[in-house]
Amino acid sequence: MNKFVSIRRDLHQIPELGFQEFKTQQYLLDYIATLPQERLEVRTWRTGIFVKVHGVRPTKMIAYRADMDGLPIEEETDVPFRSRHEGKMHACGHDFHMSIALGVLTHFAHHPIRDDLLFIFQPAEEGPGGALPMLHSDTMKEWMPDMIVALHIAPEYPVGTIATKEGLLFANTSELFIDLKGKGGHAAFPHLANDMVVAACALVMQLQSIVSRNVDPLDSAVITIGKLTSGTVQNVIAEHARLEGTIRTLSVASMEKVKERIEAIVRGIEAAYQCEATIDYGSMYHQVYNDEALTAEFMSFAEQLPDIRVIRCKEAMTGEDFGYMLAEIPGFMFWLGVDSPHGLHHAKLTPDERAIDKAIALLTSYIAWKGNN
Ligand SMILES: CC(=O)N[C@@H](CCC[C@H](N)C(=O)O)C(=O)O
Repeated sequence: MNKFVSIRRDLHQIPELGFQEFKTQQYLLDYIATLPQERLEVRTWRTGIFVKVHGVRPTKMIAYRADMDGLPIEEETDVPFRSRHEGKMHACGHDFHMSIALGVLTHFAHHPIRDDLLFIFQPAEEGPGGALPMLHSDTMKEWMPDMIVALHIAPEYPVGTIATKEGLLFANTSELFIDLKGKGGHAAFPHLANDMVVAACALVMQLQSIVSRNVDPLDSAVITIGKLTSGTVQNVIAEHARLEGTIRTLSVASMEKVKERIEAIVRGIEAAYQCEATIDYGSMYHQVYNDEALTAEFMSFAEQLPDIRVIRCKEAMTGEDFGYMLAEIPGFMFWLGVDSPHGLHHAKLTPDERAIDKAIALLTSYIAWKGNN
């Protein structure tokens, strides 16, 4: 079996949540230690890793970023290398992202080029966000790249296809946590309590009106409540409810407007259901905005490769803290086709591993060209 497919399978079995990627970090460090070390300089940052590959006569530094964390999802595939960590899964392809990064790093550890390269293995992309603090780390102050690239697997595209666009690619995001506190009681005496199951259900429904009634139909926004918890047992009125969700918008102005409307609706729920509410926005991610010139140049480069098909896609409401890096460093992100019947964040995601070699070959040839020109 191809070495980087085998690495992907190893990593797939040990998914860890944000800033807990201890085994993943050790696995990557152990592999990096097997490479020729003459030109490598390795530093750790929390559970992340920086690897600088010193160029022969550097004129600039090109960075490549791979995220490392898994999701709190119980895997439902029947692959022999499925997750060994109960309730956790690489359901967003970060196992692919890391093995591809190792493939490209391996090439350049053996084949030096003119420019410096920086490989960034970044923790906590799914939350609470590793890109921003890593960007502000002492190492990145010292090793500030001149350009940066990352990819994300795309289950909806066939293997051999990549998709991207100049400018806005991914949305602004904000997590959303709302706690409701009322008065619990006996199920038989609702008039003596303030039922937070009923309040939470009303709130979920009212939140839907923000996108349909308050956001310009020609703009785009998403409010998804992915988790709703409340109550203890079937015959007790719940005193507490918690909504956990995410907000996505294509502009910073829309994000502010959506948050204003959420706050107004929550105040209304407090009054109507006689409860107290708190709102916490958790982590927020900057939109992913691709540098126009570098993206167009990369697309033209990839179009000339015989086994790569390039699609100019639309922007997506996904979020990525790589957006913070792109806000300070010119570069781009692109989708890598992996042809899975089940999508990102699905317990049955099964990306086609043939995409790993395609991505390594594409990135290696692009970085070699860019790093010698
Ligand atoms: C590519 C992808 O799926 N990214 C995640 C990023 C999550 C950000 C944060 N935890 C949130 O939910 O807002 C996504 O869900 O888009």
